[in-house]
Amino acid sequence: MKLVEYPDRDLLMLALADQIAGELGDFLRREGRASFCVPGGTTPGPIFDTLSGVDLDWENVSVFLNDERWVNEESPRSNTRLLRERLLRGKALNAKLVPLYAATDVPEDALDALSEGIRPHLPISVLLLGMGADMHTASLFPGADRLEEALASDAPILLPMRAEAAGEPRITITAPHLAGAMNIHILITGAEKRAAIERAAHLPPLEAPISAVLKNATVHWAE
Ligand SMILES: O=C(O)[C@H](O)[C@@H](O)[C@H](O)[C@H](O)COP(=O)(O)O
Repeated sequence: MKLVEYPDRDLLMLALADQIAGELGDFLRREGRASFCVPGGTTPGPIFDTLSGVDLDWENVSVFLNDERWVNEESPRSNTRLLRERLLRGKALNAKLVPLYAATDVPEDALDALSEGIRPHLPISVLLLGMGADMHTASLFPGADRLEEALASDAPILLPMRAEAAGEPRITITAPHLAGAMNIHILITGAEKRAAIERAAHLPPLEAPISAVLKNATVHWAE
Protein backbone atom coordinates (compact mmCIF):
# COMPACT_ATOMS: atom_id res chain seq x y z
CA MET A 1 0.00 0.00 0.00
CA LYS A 2 1.06 3.55 -0.65
CA LEU A 3 0.16 6.16 1.98
CA VAL A 4 -0.22 9.87 1.17
CA GLU A 5 -0.46 12.30 4.11
CA TYR A 6 -2.10 15.70 3.71
CA PRO A 7 -1.66 18.78 5.94
CA ASP A 8 -5.42 18.93 6.65
CA ARG A 9 -8.76 17.43 5.66
CA ASP A 10 -9.74 20.25 3.29
CA LEU A 11 -6.60 19.82 1.24
CA LEU A 12 -7.04 16.05 1.25
CA MET A 13 -10.59 16.28 -0.09
CA LEU A 14 -9.66 18.77 -2.83
CA ALA A 15 -6.53 16.94 -3.95
CA LEU A 16 -8.20 13.54 -4.03
CA ALA A 17 -11.24 14.87 -5.91
CA ASP A 18 -8.84 16.39 -8.43
CA GLN A 19 -6.94 13.13 -8.84
CA ILE A 20 -10.16 11.13 -9.29
CA ALA A 21 -11.45 13.61 -11.87
CA GLY A 22 -8.16 13.24 -13.76
CA GLU A 23 -8.38 9.45 -13.72
CA LEU A 24 -12.01 9.42 -14.86
CA GLY A 25 -11.08 11.89 -17.61
CA ASP A 26 -8.29 9.57 -18.80
CA PHE A 27 -10.69 6.62 -19.02
CA LEU A 28 -13.26 8.72 -20.87
CA ARG A 29 -10.68 9.88 -23.41
CA ARG A 30 -9.26 6.39 -23.94
CA GLU A 31 -12.38 4.24 -23.75
CA GLY A 32 -15.30 6.62 -24.10
CA ARG A 33 -16.69 5.50 -20.75
CA ALA A 34 -15.68 5.01 -17.12
CA SER A 35 -17.04 3.48 -13.94
CA PHE A 36 -16.72 5.13 -10.54
CA CYS A 37 -17.49 3.08 -7.42
CA VAL A 38 -17.92 5.05 -4.20
CA PRO A 39 -18.47 4.60 -0.46
CA GLY A 40 -21.30 5.91 1.64
CA GLY A 41 -20.80 6.86 5.26
CA THR A 42 -19.83 10.22 6.69
CA THR A 43 -16.37 10.90 5.20
CA PRO A 44 -16.65 11.28 1.39
CA GLY A 45 -19.26 14.11 1.18
CA PRO A 46 -16.75 16.91 0.46
CA ILE A 47 -15.18 14.90 -2.38
CA PHE A 48 -18.61 14.43 -3.93
CA ASP A 49 -19.30 18.18 -3.58
CA THR A 50 -16.13 19.03 -5.49
CA LEU A 51 -16.63 16.39 -8.17
CA SER A 52 -20.20 17.51 -8.85
CA GLY A 53 -18.72 20.84 -9.98
CA VAL A 54 -16.16 19.34 -12.36
CA ASP A 55 -16.62 19.39 -16.13
CA LEU A 56 -16.45 15.80 -17.31
CA ASP A 57 -18.41 13.77 -19.82
CA TRP A 58 -20.51 12.55 -16.88
CA GLU A 59 -23.15 10.98 -19.16
CA ASN A 60 -20.62 8.26 -19.89
CA VAL A 61 -19.67 7.70 -16.28
CA SER A 62 -21.50 4.96 -14.41
CA VAL A 63 -21.59 5.54 -10.68
CA PHE A 64 -22.35 2.89 -8.08
CA LEU A 65 -21.83 2.30 -4.40
CA ASN A 66 -19.34 -0.04 -2.75
CA ASP A 67 -22.21 -1.20 -0.55
CA GLU A 68 -25.71 -0.24 0.53
CA ARG A 69 -27.72 -0.52 3.72
CA TRP A 70 -31.07 -2.22 3.08
CA VAL A 71 -33.19 0.89 3.65
CA ASN A 72 -35.09 3.00 1.14
CA GLU A 73 -34.03 6.45 0.05
CA GLU A 74 -36.29 8.16 2.58
CA SER A 75 -33.91 6.98 5.28
CA PRO A 76 -31.01 9.21 6.31
CA ARG A 77 -29.00 5.92 6.45
CA SER A 78 -29.40 5.40 2.69
CA ASN A 79 -26.08 5.69 0.85
CA THR A 80 -28.00 6.17 -2.42
CA ARG A 81 -29.61 9.21 -0.89
CA LEU A 82 -26.16 10.60 -0.05
CA LEU A 83 -25.12 10.12 -3.68
CA ARG A 84 -28.15 11.93 -5.00
CA GLU A 85 -27.69 14.81 -2.55
CA ARG A 86 -23.94 15.29 -2.88
CA LEU A 87 -22.63 13.77 -6.16
CA LEU A 88 -25.39 13.35 -8.76
CA ARG A 89 -26.17 17.03 -9.15
CA GLY A 90 -24.68 20.10 -10.83
CA LYS A 91 -22.36 19.04 -13.63
CA ALA A 92 -22.63 15.38 -12.56
CA LEU A 93 -26.43 15.33 -12.71
CA ASN A 94 -26.42 13.10 -15.79
CA ALA A 95 -23.96 10.51 -14.52
CA LYS A 96 -25.57 7.06 -14.72
CA LEU A 97 -26.46 5.72 -11.29
CA VAL A 98 -26.36 1.91 -11.22
CA PRO A 99 -28.53 0.81 -8.28
CA LEU A 100 -27.41 -1.28 -5.33
CA TYR A 101 -30.84 -1.23 -3.72
CA ALA A 102 -34.34 -2.38 -4.71
CA ALA A 103 -37.52 -2.19 -2.68
CA THR A 104 -37.59 -5.83 -1.58
CA ASP A 105 -37.83 -7.00 2.03
CA VAL A 106 -34.37 -8.54 2.03
CA PRO A 107 -31.31 -8.11 -0.22
CA GLU A 108 -31.41 -11.80 -1.24
CA ASP A 109 -34.55 -11.10 -3.30
CA ALA A 110 -32.84 -8.46 -5.45
CA LEU A 111 -29.35 -9.93 -5.64
CA ASP A 112 -29.45 -11.38 -9.17
CA ALA A 113 -31.00 -8.33 -10.79
CA LEU A 114 -28.63 -5.92 -9.06
CA SER A 115 -25.59 -8.06 -9.93
CA GLU A 116 -26.55 -8.11 -13.61
CA GLY A 117 -26.83 -4.32 -13.49
CA ILE A 118 -23.27 -3.96 -12.17
CA ARG A 119 -21.63 -6.62 -14.39
CA PRO A 120 -21.26 -4.50 -17.59
CA HIS A 121 -19.43 -1.82 -15.56
CA LEU A 122 -16.61 -4.09 -14.36
CA PRO A 123 -13.72 -3.87 -13.92
CA ILE A 124 -14.18 -0.68 -11.94
CA SER A 125 -12.19 2.21 -13.48
CA VAL A 126 -11.86 4.24 -10.28
CA LEU A 127 -12.65 2.85 -6.84
CA LEU A 128 -12.97 5.04 -3.78
CA LEU A 129 -13.30 3.22 -0.46
CA GLY A 130 -13.82 4.26 3.13
CA MET A 131 -12.85 2.25 6.18
CA GLY A 132 -14.18 1.87 9.71
CA ALA A 133 -11.89 1.80 12.75
CA ASP A 134 -12.75 -1.94 12.97
CA MET A 135 -10.97 -2.34 9.59
CA HIS A 136 -14.14 -3.03 7.58
CA THR A 137 -14.48 -1.63 4.10
CA ALA A 138 -17.60 -1.62 1.92
CA SER A 139 -19.78 -4.01 4.01
CA LEU A 140 -16.98 -6.49 4.57
CA PHE A 141 -17.17 -6.44 8.35
CA PRO A 142 -15.00 -8.60 10.62
CA GLY A 143 -17.29 -11.35 11.94
CA ALA A 144 -19.98 -10.78 9.26
CA ASP A 145 -22.08 -13.81 8.35
CA ARG A 146 -20.84 -14.22 4.74
CA LEU A 147 -17.40 -12.63 4.99
CA GLU A 148 -15.51 -15.77 4.00
CA GLU A 149 -17.57 -16.15 0.82
CA ALA A 150 -17.09 -12.47 -0.01
CA LEU A 151 -13.31 -12.79 0.31
CA ALA A 152 -13.01 -15.87 -1.94
CA SER A 153 -11.26 -15.32 -5.26
CA ASP A 154 -14.32 -16.67 -7.11
CA ALA A 155 -16.87 -14.65 -5.12
CA PRO A 156 -19.95 -13.44 -7.02
CA ILE A 157 -20.14 -9.70 -7.75
CA LEU A 158 -22.51 -8.95 -4.86
CA LEU A 159 -23.41 -10.63 -1.59
CA PRO A 160 -25.85 -9.80 1.17
CA MET A 161 -24.07 -9.19 4.48
CA ARG A 162 -25.22 -9.12 8.07
CA ALA A 163 -23.03 -8.11 11.00
CA GLU A 164 -23.67 -6.73 14.44
CA ALA A 165 -21.73 -3.54 13.70
CA ALA A 166 -23.59 -3.02 10.41
CA GLY A 167 -27.01 -2.23 11.85
CA GLU A 168 -29.45 -3.17 9.10
CA PRO A 169 -28.80 -5.92 6.51
CA ARG A 170 -26.53 -4.78 3.72
CA ILE A 171 -25.45 -5.64 0.21
CA THR A 172 -21.82 -5.34 -0.80
CA ILE A 173 -19.51 -5.68 -3.75
CA THR A 174 -17.20 -8.57 -2.89
CA ALA A 175 -13.46 -8.41 -2.33
CA PRO A 176 -12.16 -9.72 -5.71
CA HIS A 177 -14.34 -7.28 -7.66
CA LEU A 178 -13.16 -4.39 -5.48
CA ALA A 179 -9.52 -5.49 -5.63
CA GLY A 180 -9.77 -5.81 -9.44
CA ALA A 181 -10.38 -2.08 -9.89
CA MET A 182 -7.95 -0.22 -12.15
CA ASN A 183 -7.36 2.59 -9.62
CA ILE A 184 -7.97 2.13 -5.88
CA HIS A 185 -8.11 5.00 -3.38
CA ILE A 186 -8.84 4.59 0.32
CA LEU A 187 -9.98 7.73 2.13
CA ILE A 188 -9.45 7.87 5.90
CA THR A 189 -9.14 10.61 8.50
CA GLY A 190 -8.06 10.74 12.15
CA ALA A 191 -5.47 8.97 14.26
CA GLU A 192 -7.62 5.93 15.06
CA LYS A 193 -8.14 4.93 11.41
CA ARG A 194 -4.46 5.60 10.60
CA ALA A 195 -3.40 3.17 13.33
CA ALA A 196 -6.04 0.68 12.16
CA ILE A 197 -4.89 0.63 8.54
CA GLU A 198 -1.27 0.18 9.55
CA ARG A 199 -2.31 -2.75 11.71
CA ALA A 200 -4.48 -4.18 8.92
CA ALA A 201 -1.51 -4.36 6.54
CA HIS A 202 -0.14 -7.23 8.69
CA LEU A 203 -3.41 -9.08 9.30
CA PRO A 204 -5.37 -11.60 7.18
CA PRO A 205 -8.56 -10.34 5.50
CA LEU A 206 -10.79 -12.44 7.77
CA GLU A 207 -9.58 -10.34 10.71
CA ALA A 208 -9.01 -7.11 8.78
CA PRO A 209 -11.13 -7.12 5.59
CA ILE A 210 -9.55 -3.90 4.25
CA SER A 211 -6.31 -5.84 3.81
CA ALA A 212 -7.95 -7.68 0.86
CA VAL A 213 -7.73 -4.48 -1.22
CA LEU A 214 -4.55 -2.88 0.11
CA LYS A 215 -2.03 -4.29 -2.33
CA ASN A 216 -2.58 -1.87 -5.20
CA ALA A 217 -4.28 0.86 -3.17
CA THR A 218 -3.29 4.40 -2.34
CA VAL A 219 -4.37 5.40 1.15
CA HIS A 220 -5.15 9.12 1.54
CA TRP A 221 -4.98 10.38 5.11
CA ALA A 222 -5.24 13.59 7.10
CA GLU A 223 -5.56 14.11 10.85
O1 LIG B 1 -22.12 2.17 3.94
C1 LIG B 1 -21.11 2.36 4.57
O2 LIG B 1 -21.10 2.50 5.79
C2 LIG B 1 -19.79 2.44 3.85
O3 LIG B 1 -19.70 2.19 2.55
C3 LIG B 1 -18.67 1.96 4.75
O4 LIG B 1 -17.84 0.97 4.30
C4 LIG B 1 -17.91 3.21 5.14
O5 LIG B 1 -17.06 3.62 4.12
C5 LIG B 1 -17.15 3.01 6.42
O6 LIG B 1 -18.04 2.52 7.38
C6 LIG B 1 -16.55 4.31 6.93
O7 LIG B 1 -17.60 5.15 7.27
P1 LIG B 1 -17.39 6.62 7.81
O8 LIG B 1 -16.84 7.40 6.65
O9 LIG B 1 -18.78 7.07 8.18
O10 LIG B 1 -16.44 6.52 8.96
